[in-house]
Amino acid sequence: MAAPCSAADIPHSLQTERPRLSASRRVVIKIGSALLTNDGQGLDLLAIQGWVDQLVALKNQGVELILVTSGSVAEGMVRLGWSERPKSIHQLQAAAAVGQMGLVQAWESAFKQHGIHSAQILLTHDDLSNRKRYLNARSALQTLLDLGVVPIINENDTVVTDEIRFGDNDTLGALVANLLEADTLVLLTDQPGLFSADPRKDPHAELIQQGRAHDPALLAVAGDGGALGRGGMFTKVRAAGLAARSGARTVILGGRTELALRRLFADEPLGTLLLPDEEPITARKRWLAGHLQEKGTLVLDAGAVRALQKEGKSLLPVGVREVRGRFLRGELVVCTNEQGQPLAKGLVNYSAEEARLLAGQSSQQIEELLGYIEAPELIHRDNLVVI
Ligand SMILES: Nc1ncnc2c1ncn2[C@@H]1O[C@H](COP(=O)(O)OP(=O)(O)O)[C@@H](O)[C@H]1O
Ligand SMILES: N[C@@H](CCC(=O)OP(=O)(O)O)C(=O)O
Repeated sequence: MAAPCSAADIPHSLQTERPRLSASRRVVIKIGSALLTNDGQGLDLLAIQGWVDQLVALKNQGVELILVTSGSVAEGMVRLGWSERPKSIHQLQAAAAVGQMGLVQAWESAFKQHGIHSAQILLTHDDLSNRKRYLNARSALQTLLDLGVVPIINENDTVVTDEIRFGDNDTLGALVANLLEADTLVLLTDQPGLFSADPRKDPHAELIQQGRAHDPALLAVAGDGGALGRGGMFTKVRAAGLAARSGARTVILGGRTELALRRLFADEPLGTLLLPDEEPITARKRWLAGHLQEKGTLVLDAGAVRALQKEGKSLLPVGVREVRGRFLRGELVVCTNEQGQPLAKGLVNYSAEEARLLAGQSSQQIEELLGYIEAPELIHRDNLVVI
């Protein structure tokens, strides 16, 4: 392990200039098992209602919220009367299936107190690594947000096998922040933040208030977790690095601190804030352009070029002159002008074969031409970056 770092090792500018979290518009909040189940004693319904009350206050200020909740295994263990986290995957799956029932019920009734709908989404790794399913997950979550529903996400523990597990919900939270291009990821845990050493083992450990998400020194001081969850601080710092790829900042925050969420988003410097190295917009563009291979090219007419470059619009089939290459729905394509100059990249809503049929046609004709309609755009502007 590297030398422990203290708050004093963090550059001064990073300690003083804390960006305003009150400017957040889309936030992913992940809550860990120990916190949710009161260290394994069963779901802490009072605490859950307290977080939901704070979240609803944020939502009422116009912030879009996505919740990632752990605790299915921990709650399943309580319901089944098991005192130790099982090792066998089948027992873990069984505990998760039992516990998930209580978990969603608890969240749903807490949001209902405020007349707000919530929705359960169980994701596997494949849902986020397979391009087509990635787009589907993104569209479904976006639709829920547009409807004012709060998505409640967990890993689909009962169907995943060891090799394909996210492994911990910190990673899942970061991938969801990437998927939805959230501006802030909050990892709510049982400690007030990241310390210079594990405070359970070192009483002199100091809270690190701010740092860079990719700083290896921070990863070196982050240790394992407790008996209930999986990740510990290591996966939280690693998750901050993943979230930073699409420009999100991460806060590791103590869920037992009074009104922690409310105070954090009122710009009180609570917890540990981990910042991306780049401006969010640059990071987001690099992420979209860099994490996928281009599978084809769409050649656009002058009207479509203007719509994308000047007006920030989606790409409609009517503006496409030619479709090159072979691609499936959800893959990355490059858009060029008629001179072959690349202008934008994006995730396409239709396969190459379908796009060839749609090129030059109005969106009203999609259903007639294909026999179904996925979306009126070939590339939605949320899935497009102008280069
Ligand atoms: N440097 C550190 N700073 C704070 N906590 C740490 C550190 N290293 C290890 N930990 C441990 O990580 C635990 C939180 O991780 P974990 O149990 O996985 O929580 P969660 O269920 O919220 O994901 C803390 O209780 C603490 O003992
Ligand atoms: N999907 C698992 C997540 C386990 C997990 O990552 O726990 P934690 O480290 O407490 O966030 C569950 O619900 O138990």
